Amino acid sequence: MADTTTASATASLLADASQHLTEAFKHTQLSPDAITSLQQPKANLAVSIPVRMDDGSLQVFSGYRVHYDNTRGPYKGGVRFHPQVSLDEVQSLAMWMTFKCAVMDLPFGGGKGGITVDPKALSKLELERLSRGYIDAIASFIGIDLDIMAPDVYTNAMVMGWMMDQYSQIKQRQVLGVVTGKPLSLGGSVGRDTATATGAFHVIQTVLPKLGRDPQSTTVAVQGFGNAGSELAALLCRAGYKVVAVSDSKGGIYAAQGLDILSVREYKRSTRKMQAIYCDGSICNMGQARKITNEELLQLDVDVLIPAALENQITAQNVQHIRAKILFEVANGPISFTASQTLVARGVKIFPDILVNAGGVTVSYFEWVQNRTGWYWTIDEVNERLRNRMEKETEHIWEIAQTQGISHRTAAYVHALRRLGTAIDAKGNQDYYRS
Ligand SMILES: NC(=O)C1=CN([C@@H]2O[C@H](COP(=O)(O)OP(=O)(O)OC[C@H]3O[C@@H](n4cnc5c(N)ncnc54)[C@H](O)[C@@H]3O)[C@@H](O)[C@H]2O)C=CC1
Ligand SMILES: O=C(O)CCC(=O)C(=O)O
Repeated sequence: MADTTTASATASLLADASQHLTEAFKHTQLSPDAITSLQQPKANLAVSIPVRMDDGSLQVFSGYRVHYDNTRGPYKGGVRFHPQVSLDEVQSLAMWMTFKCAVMDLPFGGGKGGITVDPKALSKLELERLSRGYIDAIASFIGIDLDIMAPDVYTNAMVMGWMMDQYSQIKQRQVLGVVTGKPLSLGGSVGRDTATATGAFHVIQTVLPKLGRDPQSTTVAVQGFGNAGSELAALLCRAGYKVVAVSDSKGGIYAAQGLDILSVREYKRSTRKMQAIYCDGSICNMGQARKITNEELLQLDVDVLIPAALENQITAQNVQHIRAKILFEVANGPISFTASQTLVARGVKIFPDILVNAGGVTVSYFEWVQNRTGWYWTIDEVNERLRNRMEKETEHIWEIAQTQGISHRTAAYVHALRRLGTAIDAKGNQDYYRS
């Protein structure tokens, strides 16, 4: 199939993403009905959110919440604030959530939300009004047993706190578990802020020894220096890997001898305005190392490449320039279907998003459990449970790939499909096979 994706735009991200599903299905014994039913979301909600701006004017923003599948439990997934958010993007992200939760054996289905907005252009008060307005608009579509939200690109614990509070005001009672990734003071879980990176770190530590690699002799480039990418770069640096390049939306830096990630993080933090939640400065202005573009970062001759920003960064347009031999997808959907097939055919090992970044939703699950029971865990309990789950599912997927002779991505989908397919079959004819 032709790859119509580019780094900035795509014909249909969902159509591209569902090709992985079709590919994996060939390696399962599931009924075609299960696959047919999993190829589109169950429901899409598109809303308009009017927001009173600080200058008195009124602006209306477009927002979405998608329910992809809830066979295994309530819909679960983050909310993204980004200028490129579209219904198609949110649908794809909701699809990946469905398979991610099944990979991790969490009692959740998949959902996702987003608002088309440049949050960096808004004041903190405007951002709060937008976040609360979004909840007003989608309140009947979410709930502690129905659809649970969390942070994603350009949203954070503060935004989650506002959203939980707004929902609770509507319901006239405190409903902590409708949102995860909240501030600790509002029922958040310790370890959720670092969970995505920590989970990815466990996957990396589990598979690299199997591929004959040790930290000291492994060079790494990380695209995206946000919640997931910056924390992971720091963990890798601390473990002895040579992180030679990192980037954010404005560009990156490269140093052959390795970067001091802690001072890069400190620089990024120091450029944050008082009160603001988004950084104004870019690490590419840091002056510690050579400036590079995001495109150059992806093409570096490194052992390990970690896309940790947005989807469709590696496509038919640039796949021939990718030189890394091992990729860990921390971002959701950073590699198009065709580019992924091309890389695998070249012997490149790709560890997929639905496993690698699943630490975030796993600790979100822990947070939801803690909110429901009112029994809060220590950081050691959270981290130990996260490590056990990440290592266990990584080993499963590695084993499926080895025994079936398939890529690690296909193995991850096969693993998820077995759990989803069993659940779909167990439901009988009620939902899926009504003619
Ligand atoms: N935060 C979480 O818990 C989880 C996040 N993810 C995924 O990880 C990825 C990153 O998310 P977060 O770190 O949470 O977001 P974030 O908002 O904390 O950071 C995003 C980072 O990406 C950079 N960026 C934006 N556009 C870029 C571009 N075109 N090129 C290079 N860098 C760019 C930004 O400058 C920022 O450093 C996303 O794909 C998200 O869906 C996946 C699972 C959980
Ligand atoms: O923590 C969660 O519930 C979901 C995080 C998320 O949006 C993702 O894994 O892509």
